[in-house]
Amino acid sequence: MHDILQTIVEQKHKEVEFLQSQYSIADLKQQKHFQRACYSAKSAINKEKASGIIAEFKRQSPKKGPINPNANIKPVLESYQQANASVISVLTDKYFFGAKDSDFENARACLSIPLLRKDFLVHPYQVYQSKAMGADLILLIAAILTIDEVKTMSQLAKELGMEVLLEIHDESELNHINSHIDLVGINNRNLKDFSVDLNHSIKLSEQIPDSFIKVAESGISGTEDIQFLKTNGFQAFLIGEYFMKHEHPGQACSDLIMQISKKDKSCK
Ligand SMILES: O=P(O)(O)OC[C@@H](O)[C@@H](O)c1c[nH]c2ccccc12
Repeated sequence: MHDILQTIVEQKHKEVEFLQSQYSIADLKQQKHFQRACYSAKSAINKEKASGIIAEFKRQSPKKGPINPNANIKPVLESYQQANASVISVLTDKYFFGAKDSDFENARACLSIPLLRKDFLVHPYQVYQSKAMGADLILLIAAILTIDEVKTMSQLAKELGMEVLLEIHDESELNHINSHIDLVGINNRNLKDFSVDLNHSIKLSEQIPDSFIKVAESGISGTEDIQFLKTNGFQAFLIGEYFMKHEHPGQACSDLIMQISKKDKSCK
């Protein structure tokens, strides 16, 4: 595993240990969102006229440092939703990605579309916690989990009514895919040197059965990238920085979705 991921994973294990000492799983089950029926990201992406955009709220990243450190979550997410994003992704990691404790609760309160909890899940406890927070789907990252851990955590997520996005970044992780996974995300960003290679993602996606929704993640910067990925089998596009680096991320999202739909029409 690469250095930064290793550090993050160690931090997450500490977080889980602390949280478990504060709230048992029985406590989490009492929280108000635990019983809510989740929105389906799969249906949202498959809908007619869906943009396929998974718009992310991210203040900073370990690679880039601050992107939009003072961004307010509510206006950004409301404008993403208004722009016809299909799914919203919210980072919940404080130390490396600058999330605030209140972010996810605020996100849930202002959205009526599927909400992805974006974090580094290393323990089944965090799956229960995600449901209690109001997540509709969770991210599982193959690079930090064994095949069995992915199986256990994805099965649990499904039992709790959530969907699962599994992130892979190379061929060796294809065997982490199982029948509980709904969407497979291919991280375009190489975890070793952070370079972005869409051709690598396309090659990898060809080895994934079409029964899974294929999501292209990271480094997407404009309509051309999306058009290229679309014609090569991707149905969804997870975009963070390209939106968040603007003062009004929602405007950037709306402009992009408008441009894609114009292109789609002219191709028909
Ligand atoms: O900001 P970008 O380059 O558009 O990337 C978004 C998203 O793919 C990226 O934030 C991401 C992909 N996988 C992750 C895992 C954890 C945290 C963050 C990520």
